[in-house]
Amino acid sequence: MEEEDDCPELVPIDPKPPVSSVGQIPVTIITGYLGAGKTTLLNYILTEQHNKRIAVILNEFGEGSALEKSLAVSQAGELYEEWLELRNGCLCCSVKDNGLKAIENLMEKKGKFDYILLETTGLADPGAVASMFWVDAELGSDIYLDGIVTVIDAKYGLQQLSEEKAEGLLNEAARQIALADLTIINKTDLVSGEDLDRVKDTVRSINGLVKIVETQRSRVDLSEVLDLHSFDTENAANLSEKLHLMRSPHPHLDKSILTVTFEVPGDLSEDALNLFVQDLLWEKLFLNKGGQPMTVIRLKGIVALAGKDHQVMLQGVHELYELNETPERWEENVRINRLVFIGRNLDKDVLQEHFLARVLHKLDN
Ligand SMILES: Nc1nc2c(ncn2[C@@H]2O[C@H](COP(=O)(O)OP(=O)(O)OP(=O)(O)O)[C@@H](O)[C@H]2O)c(=O)[nH]1
Ligand SMILES: [Zn+2]
Repeated sequence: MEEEDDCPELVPIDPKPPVSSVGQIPVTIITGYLGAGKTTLLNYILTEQHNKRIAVILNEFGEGSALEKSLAVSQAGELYEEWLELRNGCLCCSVKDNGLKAIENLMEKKGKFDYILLETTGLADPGAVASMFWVDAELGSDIYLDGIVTVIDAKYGLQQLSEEKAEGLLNEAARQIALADLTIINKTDLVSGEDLDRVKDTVRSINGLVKIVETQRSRVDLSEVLDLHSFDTENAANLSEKLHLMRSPHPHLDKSILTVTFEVPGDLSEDALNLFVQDLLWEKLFLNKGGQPMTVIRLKGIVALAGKDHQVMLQGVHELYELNETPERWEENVRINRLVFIGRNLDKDVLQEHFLARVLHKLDN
């Protein structure tokens, strides 16, 4: 297909991949479907460890990078960040240049790191990201791929895995598991033992080799995640399996999923916000202009609640959502609500209208 011409070509890996990685910097790719707990894992790693200089690279889906960034990055730990902008929202078609550039920029600015963590978007194909570290020989001398870690939502994982895709589209969630060296089944607090077993069986059926750990709030023993050396020569079987998977047909992002963001200055009424979110996530009351109900898979926001000095973070994954006060204070007179919605049938104008009409705190009494 024509449009695929620009995508990075996979080249056969050198028969002798780097044996040991002395002096090289490991990269761990952290992937997983929307809202599974990737950023929670990153933040956990950054706060947990103290003897590595870790660089974090995030990539972004859709618009709203400034907001996502502020949502995603923790204050704690020694943290450097670089931002990957995606062209056309298709990771495989843009990650190579941008990804390499992001890493080069990071190194230029900050010198060497001990470790790089790369969080992909929830809809990414980690194979395309991984291949970035193999196609560029020059970079290959500095950096090596240590492993692919896939975070799975214990509550919504099965649903995500069984979602039917339009022809030609692969189920991203399944692909992320197929490519994983380690899967972290997260949010075990939200499911029964039986449900958890079902998730594990499904993961096993997709990837018979993968290691599985179970977590809450992505709290995992760091030795399980870092320095896996999944692609060293000793792990030849693993490597050939991966290469096989990465050669399978070029996947594209699910184009029906899109991102809507907007900013609204002013204070929000907490009760009205709760009702708005519930009507959106639970009741699915909001229709797009074609009359289809908007389905939000992922919701993020920083909001200003009336009477609160601190910024409040709004997080939603499917029907679950939470509002948490952050340590960040609003500056005087710049209380601006920023929201990100990722889902199907979304219409920005309609969403924004509902939001403005219902949630903004009225000063009229
Ligand atoms: N109940 C519960 N909630 C969790 C757990 N881990 C993370 N969450 C919540 O799930 C939501 C999404 O977590 P993130 O870490 O932002 O997920 P993500 O995979 O980075 O999301 P995207 O980057 O948008 O794909 C947040 O509201 C978290 O607080 C858990 O173990 N249990
Ligand atoms: Zn994230």
